Amino acid sequence: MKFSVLGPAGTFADAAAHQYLSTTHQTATIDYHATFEQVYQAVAPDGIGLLPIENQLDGFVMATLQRLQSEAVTIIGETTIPVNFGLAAQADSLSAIKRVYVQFKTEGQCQNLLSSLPNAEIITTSSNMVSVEKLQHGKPGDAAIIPQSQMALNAFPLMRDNVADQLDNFTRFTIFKKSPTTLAANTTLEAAVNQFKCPIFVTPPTDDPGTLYEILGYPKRAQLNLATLMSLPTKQKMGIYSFYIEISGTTAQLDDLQATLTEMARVFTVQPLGVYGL
Ligand SMILES: O=C(O)C(=O)C[C@]1(C(=O)O)C=C[C@@H](O)C=C1
Repeated sequence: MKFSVLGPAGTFADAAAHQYLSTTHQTATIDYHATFEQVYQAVAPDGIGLLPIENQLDGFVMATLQRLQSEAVTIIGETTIPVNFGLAAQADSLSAIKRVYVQFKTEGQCQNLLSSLPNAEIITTSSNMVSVEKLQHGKPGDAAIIPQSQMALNAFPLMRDNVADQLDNFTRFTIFKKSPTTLAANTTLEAAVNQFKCPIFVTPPTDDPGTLYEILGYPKRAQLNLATLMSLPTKQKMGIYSFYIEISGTTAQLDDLQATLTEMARVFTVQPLGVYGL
């Protein structure tokens, strides 16, 4: 099986993919791609892909949510890993740094450090390992924010550990297949699983007062837990939003989940994204 992830080897996505394979006792050939878009495009009909969905410090990854919203995918699992960064530079001091390479989601996790580099131009990269490569092939005055695990493997005049805004920092990744799912497919789970998660998009037909309140009433009445709520523009009209919702519960509640989604689908457009064990 081919497992498409953000590369090159050594990204947090790579670490997350290995963690997912080991906890689910699977093997796969990791297939690295340079951007989220290329990762998504590369997922083979019989393969799987992995994209980051949220970070503890910088919040949801909109590019991933937009992908899930616009394409027919089935989410089959999730995995969360600790994330930390170091600063490496071809410079003797912070004030001598002229350019700093930083992955776009990493930037929001290292705000304190970046604001202490007023003379540095921030150059955004597509992956943390690309930041490492840019520095390795860089020139005096260059710096990069790189995975903390890369600090021991690189030697530059200036090395500063643990530069994320806080040490306690995690990123959650979603694992998906590139095929649609249906509401009816939502109740089959392996027997060993106790807890499930069910991500869906819900789009109300109009923007009436209390629409969101009404949507949230469905899982509440069924005693299903609402784990995540994000609103995304439908892009069709200003003011009309789609809601990305993750419902969680115990496997004993799968029938209630099914009934709830069916009821919701009578009133709203419900796009199911699968049900997976936790
Ligand atoms: O560049 C990487 O190492 C990635 O795996 C991407 C990514 C992300 O975009 O969220 C993953 C985890 C960190 O939050 C920062 C970057």
